[in-house]
Amino acid sequence: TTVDELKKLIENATIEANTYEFPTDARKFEAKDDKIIELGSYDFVIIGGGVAGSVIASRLSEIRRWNVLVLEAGKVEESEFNEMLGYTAFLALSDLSWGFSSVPQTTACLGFLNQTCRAYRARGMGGTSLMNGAVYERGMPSTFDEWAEITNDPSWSYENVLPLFEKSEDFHLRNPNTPVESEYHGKGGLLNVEQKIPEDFVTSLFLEGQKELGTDIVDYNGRSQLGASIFQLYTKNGRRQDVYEAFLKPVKHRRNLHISTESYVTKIDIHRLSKKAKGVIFTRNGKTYRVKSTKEVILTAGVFQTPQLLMLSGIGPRDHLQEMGITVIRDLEVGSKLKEDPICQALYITTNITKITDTLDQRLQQFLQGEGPLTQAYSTSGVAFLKSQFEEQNYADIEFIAASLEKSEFDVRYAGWKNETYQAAWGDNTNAIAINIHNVNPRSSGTVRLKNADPFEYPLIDFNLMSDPEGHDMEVLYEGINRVFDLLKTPSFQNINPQYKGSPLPGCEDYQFLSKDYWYCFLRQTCTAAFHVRGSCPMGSDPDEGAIVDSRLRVFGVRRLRVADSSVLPTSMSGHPVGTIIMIAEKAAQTIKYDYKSSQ
Ligand SMILES: Cc1cc2nc3c(=O)[nH]c(=O)nc-3n(C[C@H](O)[C@H](O)[C@H](O)COP(=O)(O)OP(=O)(O)OC[C@H]3O[C@@H](n4cnc5c(N)ncnc54)[C@H](O)[C@@H]3O)c2cc1C
Repeated sequence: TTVDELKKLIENATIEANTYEFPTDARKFEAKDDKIIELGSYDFVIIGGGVAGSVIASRLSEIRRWNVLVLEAGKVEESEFNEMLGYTAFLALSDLSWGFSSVPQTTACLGFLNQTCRAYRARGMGGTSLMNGAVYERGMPSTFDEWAEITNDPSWSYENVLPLFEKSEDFHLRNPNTPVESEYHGKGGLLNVEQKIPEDFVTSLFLEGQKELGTDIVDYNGRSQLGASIFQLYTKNGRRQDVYEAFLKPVKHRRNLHISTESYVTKIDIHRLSKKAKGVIFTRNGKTYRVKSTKEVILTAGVFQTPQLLMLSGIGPRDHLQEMGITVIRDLEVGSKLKEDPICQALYITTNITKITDTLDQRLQQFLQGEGPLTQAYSTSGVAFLKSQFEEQNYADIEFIAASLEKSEFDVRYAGWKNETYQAAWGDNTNAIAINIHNVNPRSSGTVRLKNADPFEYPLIDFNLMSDPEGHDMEVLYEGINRVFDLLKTPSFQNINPQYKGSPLPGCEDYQFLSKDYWYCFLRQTCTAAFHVRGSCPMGSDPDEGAIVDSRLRVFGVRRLRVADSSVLPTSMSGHPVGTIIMIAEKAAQTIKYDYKSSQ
């Protein structure tokens, strides 16, 4: 590829992003008549070819006598534009995007249009890894020990899941300054993991400042996540390598694997009396099909559409299903414990750094060498996982992400800001360092519910961020703000004369500027969803306590149906979920092989 060809791709994507209208439903998948075409049967039918679905399909199709069908609503996406992480945000405003948003919120996202938080998810083989930041992170080892306790199943302990993390990974140390605990990393797996090079000024500054505050510089995927680091990314030579490309594309020609794209599943067919999943109904190109599963249906449609499909198929909270006119097959608290992290990305710090102005041609040349700013998303690669004073165990609950930013119209569109809030947050600045504050272990939770029984309507997503009655999540975020100001006082940061020059935000004028009450108001206006949503169908040992799947990822009370995506995370994992979702998918495949006595 040449620089000019890449420039053309950028030009087209910019036009699309600036004119893109978010869909509000999935009606484009609707069939033109009521006829159902019978398609025969497969051993396994996987719903959704996203992060988890791609991994599971890859592993199950290793068994040659098993036929595996993947049904994915999107397409196979192979544009080189998608590989430039520097343009990640543009992908959310393209046809890759489902375009979800939350229902109007009262406790967060107040500075965003209609008081809603964006809830981006991608469609296409590879799922949301097609449009995400490609950060590879596993959380704290003790998280998995807690999962082993919650599920009463020691196979989830860190000691037991570490080999599965390692199995997927092919780790490459590109930045020799970063500490790496190699005994925690895999070599030769399907997912390339590396760091962006070269290290940029803001990242180095951030790490120096953290050191001056006494923070350890660590391998956050090693013994302990706590400390400051450079992001590990699942890119390959600086290019996005989505999970389909890593796990499924190399084996897509297997004769026992069938990938059906543009196939939108509307229902899981479950026998009412035996409560056995028999197959699924889906639409494709205006027609409706039924396909049977002789072994299992595996649901990996993501954190919003997995619970939506369960509820449409009669598995969900009894009252809600009855209200929607859906026959109840199994009363379970599907969608009742949705977890999302609040992130505040509006603390813009002015400095005396002269902006480095590489031309687009130079940046593209660097990209073609596998280096430079276009090989990372959101201009960020410095990160710190920290413990607030409110964290009683040994988990990180604050994550800082350092970014070098410019004020832009595009940001307003991408995040859905109210223009006046965005302008006030920037004050008179146009360039800044932002230290994003991310509460990675929140107590608040929300819900996913159906709007009605129509499968072509979008689900209702209510994040309910920062709403816990004790106010814990707000206190953690407020501590985050204070700790940013501590960072600005370090000698390294003092060298660049950092100053906060934001103006009072609309809606917060009644509070004394920069007082605790003001910052509380600021947080409610500017915190939004971090896109690390999980837990809408949590794993556990007791359905009466809200668990939807058991430790083998089988839906309670329904046979031959598993859920194995971001929906099943039973707790926060203090960070970025893809690494863990891949591990869960590896474990699901391993469990299924074991259950059908076909391990290899
Ligand atoms: C902008 C953004 C940045 C992010 N950055 C990071 C990051 O840097 N690191 C990280 O770890 N995480 C990140 N995440 C989160 C991460 O990408 C998701 O948590 C992860 O992709 C979820 O995986 P999944 O398998 O559960 O679902 P998905 O990957 O979303 O896959 C679900 C698939 O199911 C398909 N599907 C849905 N409904 C149907 C249906 N009815 N019929 C057929 N197919 C269907 C979808 O089209 C999709 O392909 C980010 C997310 C976003 C939005």
